[in-house]
Amino acid sequence: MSSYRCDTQKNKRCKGTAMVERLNDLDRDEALDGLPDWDWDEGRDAISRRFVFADFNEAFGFMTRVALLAEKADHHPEWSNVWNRVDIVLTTHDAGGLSARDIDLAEAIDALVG
Ligand SMILES: C[C@H](O)[C@H](O)[C@H]1CNC2=NC(N)=NC(=O)C2=N1
Repeated sequence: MSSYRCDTQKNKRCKGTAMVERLNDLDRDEALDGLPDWDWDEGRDAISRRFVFADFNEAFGFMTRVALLAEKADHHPEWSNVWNRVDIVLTTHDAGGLSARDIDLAEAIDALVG
């Protein structure tokens, strides 16, 4: 698909086609200061966080809310669930590392758990 007119994500035809760049070291460190519950994996240039809930019902409810956020943002987590535990990894495949989209999604996920 040609993307020559796709200079804004506000244009529905262009959803997901806007440029996304990997954060440089300085911007990444600054962003991670605001996400104290997330760990940075240098090898993958990804961030991760483990969430533990009372039971599977709580964990899956959380995953449902994250899925809706992710789909709206067209930015999706790598994750796994074992009963009451949800492990989330965020990185931007299109950029080959951490981008502002990961930071935005991490902040939105943090806001869900309060
Ligand atoms: C076409 C679509 O917009 C892209 O493949 C999106 C979908 N969700 C994504 N999610 C993540 N984590 N990284 C991406 O690069 C990405 N790209």
